[in-house]
Amino acid sequence: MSTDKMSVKVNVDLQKERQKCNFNIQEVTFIFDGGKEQTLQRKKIEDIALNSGASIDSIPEECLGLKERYDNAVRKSCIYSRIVKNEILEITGLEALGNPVLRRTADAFFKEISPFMLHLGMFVPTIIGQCTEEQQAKWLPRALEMQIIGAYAQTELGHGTFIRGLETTATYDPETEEFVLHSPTLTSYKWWAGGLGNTANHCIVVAQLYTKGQCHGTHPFIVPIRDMETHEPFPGVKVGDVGVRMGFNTADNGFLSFNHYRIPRENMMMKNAKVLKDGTYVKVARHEKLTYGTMVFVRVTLVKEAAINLAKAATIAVRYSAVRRQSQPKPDAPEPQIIDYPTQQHKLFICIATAHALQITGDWLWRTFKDVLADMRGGNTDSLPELHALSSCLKAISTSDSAAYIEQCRFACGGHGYMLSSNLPLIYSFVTATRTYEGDYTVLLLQTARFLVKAWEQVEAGKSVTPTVSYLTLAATKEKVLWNDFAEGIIRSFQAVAARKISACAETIKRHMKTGICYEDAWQLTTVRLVSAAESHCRSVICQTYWNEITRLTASCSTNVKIVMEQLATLYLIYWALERSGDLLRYSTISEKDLNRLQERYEELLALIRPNAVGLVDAFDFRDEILRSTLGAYDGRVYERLMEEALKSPLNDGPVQASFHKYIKPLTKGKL
Ligand SMILES: CCCCC/C=C\C/C=C\C/C=C\C/C=C\C/C=C/C=C/C(=O)SCCNC(=O)CCNC(=O)[C@H](O)C(C)(C)COP(=O)(O)OP(=O)(O)OC[C@H]1O[C@@H](n2cnc3c(N)ncnc32)[C@H](O)[C@@H]1OP(=O)(O)O
Ligand SMILES: Cc1cc2nc3c(=O)[nH]c(=O)nc-3n(C[C@H](O)[C@H](O)[C@H](O)COP(=O)(O)OP(=O)(O)OC[C@H]3O[C@@H](n4cnc5c(N)ncnc54)[C@H](O)[C@@H]3O)c2cc1C
Repeated sequence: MSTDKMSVKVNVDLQKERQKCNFNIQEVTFIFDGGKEQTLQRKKIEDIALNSGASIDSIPEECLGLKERYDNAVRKSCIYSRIVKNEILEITGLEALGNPVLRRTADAFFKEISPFMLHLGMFVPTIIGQCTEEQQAKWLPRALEMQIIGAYAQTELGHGTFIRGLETTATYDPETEEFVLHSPTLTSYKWWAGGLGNTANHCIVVAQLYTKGQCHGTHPFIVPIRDMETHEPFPGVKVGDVGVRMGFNTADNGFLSFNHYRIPRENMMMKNAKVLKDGTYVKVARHEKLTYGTMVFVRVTLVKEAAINLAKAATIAVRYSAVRRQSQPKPDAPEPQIIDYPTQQHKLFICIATAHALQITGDWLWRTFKDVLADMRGGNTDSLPELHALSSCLKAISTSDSAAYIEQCRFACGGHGYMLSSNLPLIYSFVTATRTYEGDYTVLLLQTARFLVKAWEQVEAGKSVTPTVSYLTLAATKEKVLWNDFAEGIIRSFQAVAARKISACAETIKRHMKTGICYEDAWQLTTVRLVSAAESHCRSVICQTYWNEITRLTASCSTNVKIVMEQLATLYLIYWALERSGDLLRYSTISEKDLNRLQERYEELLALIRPNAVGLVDAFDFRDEILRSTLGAYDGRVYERLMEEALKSPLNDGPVQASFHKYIKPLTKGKL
């Protein structure tokens, strides 16, 4: 098709899909956004940020060289941050830091990531969470006004997971009332911090605190690293970019080292611990791990981040699957839309359901986080271990599932999904990093497992446990949970599986210890099972939260919305029952006949959801500027957009590239 004859109309198949949709799309948008108010606020923010056209690139970001891409990202970050500072924060307040609307809107500006992301994502939250009121009064307005730009440098070349093993030192000098920051080894170089390489002029540095000759463990410090006029690194500071990455190439991830570099005593973030002028160390916090607070905050926000990114990928893949026609299963019949293949529905509908499950669970986790924060402000840290256990496993599972399903969406789009212009590879490269950063998948599940084993021991000792593990009490009675395939029955069976796995882990640890080995070794020998137990626990939490919340949220919705939301949630439960049929056969009374029935119901659900599939992704309500996909735009002009984007490639700037004259011609003429 010639490009000048391209139609601008909405693709006919997509039009028909939209006519088939039998529910009120807006009601589902409200559910996904967390309420009508939130939808209206999001739309207002998107209008403010996007209607000026400031986010538009003349050349696709991916076609630029590394330096130009960074330069362009900085340019747009300045525009976007001005909008955030002057207009968006006015509407949302600081609540926006835990609300995906800022990131969702940022996607229109950055196909990769803003080098300012960690400024708002971690630098500002750490000031809020780790500074005294006096310190906040000094740093927060400057950070929010973008007078200073910050990064969060915790991870080092040698250690990311094991925070207690960090090597950077901050040694207090009472003579000058300063901390001396030092990087004693190559492995102590800070590594990975987003925004650090070239952009930030300040940085939160996590270092081992020494005073009066004693080490008090890791603490955060605010460190000016570059001159505010010239942007030159200060003497004693070595800073740079860590090199090209799988994604995140505009995020400016950096390294940093110190050579006996001095900062004022007041730059220690002193909400949880202080060093007095004479060097006396004073612990303020009631809980040992409150200095890890920013990580808990980000883990909580990442659950909804996972949901939004998966919803984006699902929107692209479902719309494309409605437009794309392929093969001829019946002779003489037209080629079907690929979305009519049940295997395609199997790939995609779980992605839609998972986006809802994670969004709803993320909302619930955010509310739980705020409750725990309120308790802690009143001096009560009792709920922190449960929050840590919950945020750890939900971060691990949501990021891991979301990355896997985004990749599935890419597979579902065949060859065109491999094009960067589909945006699927970029969404994937962003999301797959979330499985690692802010706590690796396995490491975080083991943190949850630690909590679960302790909870099990409490139950065995006849003590009460916190709400998310109360199902263990029933399991301790050894009563077998009888399988039934109502939603509540499936959820109870998942809980029984988790409980049986947790109790088996506790028994295994004891059994190993009976051979004479210590607890730590016995724990290590059980870790494969512990990860699996924590995963089962987390799935039961997601399933229960999704089901309970969707029932509550749709109570006042129109009938067809109720029906389609229930179909999706049921699909989610049955999908995981089938995926984990081995566990169910092992730990519940489910039979082969029950599993066959479940499989049939699953396939019936795919067919029931099919006519509403495009409506369901339309309800995620992504503007084309945010989707940035040739395959997923609202109008379904897939082939036209693929061609238009291809023509923007610098490799199409002329019919003959210079390399022909430099290399190919001499080769073909035998002159090379
Ligand atoms: C203008 C443009 C802007 C555009 C952008 C717009 C908007 C931006 C807004 C939002 C952005 C959103 C997201 C982006 C954010 C970030 C993006 C990317 C960057 C990523 C950054 C990072 O990765 S920072 C580094 C993170 N590092 C980690 O996560 C390290 C992981 N390791 C650990 O957490 C711990 O070391 C550990 C948990 C593995 C073990 O710790 P350790 O001290 O060794 O403890 P123990 O295992 O011995 O346990 C002791 C007890 O402590 C309990 N515990 C451990 N951690 C915690 C905790 N956090 N809270 C509470 N309790 C904890 C543990 O359970 C033990 O308890 P018991 O003894 O009772 O069993
Ligand atoms: C894109 C990106 C952005 C980042 N941004 C920042 C940032 O802004 N600031 C910052 O400070 N950091 C940042 N990080 C670093 C990130 O937090 C760490 O990479 C992450 O915490 C994992 O730590 P690690 O790299 O040391 O992995 P490792 O801990 O070395 O993990 C390697 C492997 O060992 C396993 N493993 C490790 N410990 C255990 C254990 N105890 N038990 C069982 N298995 C174990 C892990 O499961 C994993 O498979 C970023 C990382 C990435 C990829």
